[in-house]
Amino acid sequence: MGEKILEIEDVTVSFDGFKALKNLNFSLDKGELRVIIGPNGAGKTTFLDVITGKTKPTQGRVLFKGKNLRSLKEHQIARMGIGRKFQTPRIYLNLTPRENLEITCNQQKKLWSTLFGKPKSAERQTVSGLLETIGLTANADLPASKLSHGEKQRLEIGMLVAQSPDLLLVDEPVAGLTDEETENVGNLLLALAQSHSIMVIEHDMEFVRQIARKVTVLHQGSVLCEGNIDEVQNDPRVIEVYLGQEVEHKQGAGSRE
Ligand SMILES: Nc1ncnc2c1ncn2[C@@H]1O[C@H](COP(=O)(O)OP(=O)(O)OP(=O)(O)O)[C@@H](O)[C@H]1O
Repeated sequence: MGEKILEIEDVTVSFDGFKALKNLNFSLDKGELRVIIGPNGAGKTTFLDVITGKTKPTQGRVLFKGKNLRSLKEHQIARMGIGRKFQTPRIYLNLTPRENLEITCNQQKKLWSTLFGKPKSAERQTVSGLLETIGLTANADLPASKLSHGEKQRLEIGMLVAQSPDLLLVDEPVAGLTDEETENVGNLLLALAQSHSIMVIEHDMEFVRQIARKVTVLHQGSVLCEGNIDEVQNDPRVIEVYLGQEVEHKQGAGSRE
């Protein structure tokens, strides 16, 4: 068993009595890339919210690098090394990818110099290295508004990495992307997984197959099962949960997407 970077112990989150997470137990090894799947309303977003501190557990503990996050505010948790990428890109469209990355790196540098004095690091090198990692060197000086949806997603992943988090939380990174862009984002996450711990929430099963080593299936706020993609896709409980959802769709019952 590897060293744990994240441990969720018996976490319940109640919203006015409704349990969005129910006695959830989960752990992530340092350096692991894990994909979380589950039908609509399974609790995936709430799960990320309790890790970032946006939502506090009603019961249970969230440990990051062995430290209980209960008393910490969202920005303190971010500073401990948890970075989150939301579904919609949050980049400055009037700036270029290079400028977007420079801003993020500068913010980091400022924080660093406040704590430890003037930095000597060659920041430009960091920015150009990041541009290369996310495959945007050729478009580095175009306004970000001109980038494709997939390039914007990759830029935002680059901005997340620029904050040097130990754990990256990535929410549906390929929603609405072309097949080619989906593969690019997948390759980027696989490359980043060599030096980061990463959790990805995703619906696109082809993409899950591309990147996932281990998959966790959430259902009604708890872990339904875990395993490699084939184990999970062939698990009768998973099939039942997803088929049930298909039937609901056909009958016109509520999906939030
Ligand atoms: N602030 C809130 N107040 C009340 N109920 C909430 C709140 N946030 C989430 N819920 C409910 O908790 C359940 C889990 O929601 P959550 O958004 O975590 O699911 P999800 O798996 O991310 O769903 P989706 O795939 O549709 O985004 C849902 O039934 C949702 O309606």
